Amino acid sequence: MASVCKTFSRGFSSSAIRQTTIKHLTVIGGGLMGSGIAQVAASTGHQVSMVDQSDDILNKSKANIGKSLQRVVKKKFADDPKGGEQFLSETMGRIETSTSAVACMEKTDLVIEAIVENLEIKQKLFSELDAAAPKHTIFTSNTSSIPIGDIASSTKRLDRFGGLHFFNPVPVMKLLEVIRIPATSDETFNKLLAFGKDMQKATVNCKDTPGFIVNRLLVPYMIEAVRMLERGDASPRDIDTAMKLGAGYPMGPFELSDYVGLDTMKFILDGWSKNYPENPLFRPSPMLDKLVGEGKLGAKSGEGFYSYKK
Ligand SMILES: CCCCCCCCCCCCC[C@H](O)CC(=O)SCCNC(=O)CCNC(=O)[C@H](O)C(C)(C)COP(=O)(O)OP(=O)(O)OC[C@H]1O[C@@H](n2cnc3c(N)ncnc32)[C@H](O)[C@@H]1OP(=O)(O)O
Ligand SMILES: NC(=O)c1ccc[n+]([C@@H]2O[C@H](COP(=O)([O-])OP(=O)(O)OC[C@H]3O[C@@H](n4cnc5c(N)ncnc54)[C@H](O)[C@@H]3O)[C@@H](O)[C@H]2O)c1
Repeated sequence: MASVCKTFSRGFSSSAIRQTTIKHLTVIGGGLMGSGIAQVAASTGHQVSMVDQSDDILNKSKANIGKSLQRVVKKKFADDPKGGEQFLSETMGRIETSTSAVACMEKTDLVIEAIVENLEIKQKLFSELDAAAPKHTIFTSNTSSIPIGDIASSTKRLDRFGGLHFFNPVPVMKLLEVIRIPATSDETFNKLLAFGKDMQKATVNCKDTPGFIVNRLLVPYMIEAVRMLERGDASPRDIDTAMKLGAGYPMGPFELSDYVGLDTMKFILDGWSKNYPENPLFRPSPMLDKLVGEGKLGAKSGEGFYSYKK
């Protein structure tokens, strides 16, 4: 049974808001990214409320976190099994789950949203949270491709809104992109940079520009890969091998697409196709649409460009 977040009242005078550091965060969406963000936050000493739509999903999220932590323990506590056990139990003990984001708001210093890549759904969520969250609570989105300003527009706390774009898998990828909208206050921005360091990430920052830094460069590359496939220029395997051995990438574009999730890839491409109709690069991909339409979402569904069935 997911614990409904226990709330406690905590009056804040305006000066107190400036002193709050980020101790308790609520991660909304316990999927690929949200579970990874929750894991890293808990393992770096933060209290975490992880929210999703059902107890069943949350139980799977926690199981995935447990599996990932086992890999971390195997590496970091190879010579100290007791220390590894303590790290594992303390980290898991810092994560509570809930199916109600609103119920977690009272004790939340920072919200990180990692739900489905859909503007309207993100806006609806943040609008509901805005009414419930304390004045000091900072809102952020982990969106890959949607302008932070568009998401923030459904709230009245633009000065306390930003983007925290983590990379998959969150426990391994060192980068965190910290994005500010024009209204983001210096105080908020500095708190997000400090939080990124607390999360043991290397932070870069940029304006609220499409794709921020990495995805602005990654999206065209990945799209060109699927166009090559659609033209029959080469196979997914050869394209992946070429980019790993020829460009030194750890994964080729199709392995990476399956790893990211083809549903998310489609959300991103459909969004940019709608926002930038004049750019032929972003026209929809029949091959991607077909795979997603058949429920082949990549590693998370057992099949995408490749099959992952044991
Ligand atoms: C083509 C379709 C059309 C396109 C249309 C739209 C385009 C949109 C494109 C944009 C998508 C954006 C998505 C998002 O916004 C941005 C991103 O996140 S992009 C993804 C960034 N990440 C990567 O590029 C990952 C690249 N891959 C790797 O780094 C590695 O392959 C790997 C995932 C780390 C796995 O490493 P391997 O060596 O292959 O395998 P191992 O299993 O041995 O792992 C190595 C090492 O890491 C530890 N580890 C791996 N996974 C985890 C985990 N989940 N938790 C904890 N630890 C993990 C593992 O223990 C190993 O440790 P070691 O023992 O080696 O020290
Ligand atoms: N997959 C990646 O590699 C990656 C990397 C960086 C950023 N992102 C971004 O992170 C976000 C999440 O992506 P993901 O890959 O983790 O997706 P995912 O499908 O794995 O997880 C999304 C989760 O959100 C939950 N959810 C959806 N609507 C909800 C709601 N209203 N309230 C609570 N929970 C809700 C779903 O049940 C699901 O568990 C997206 O915005 C995506 O663009 C993804």
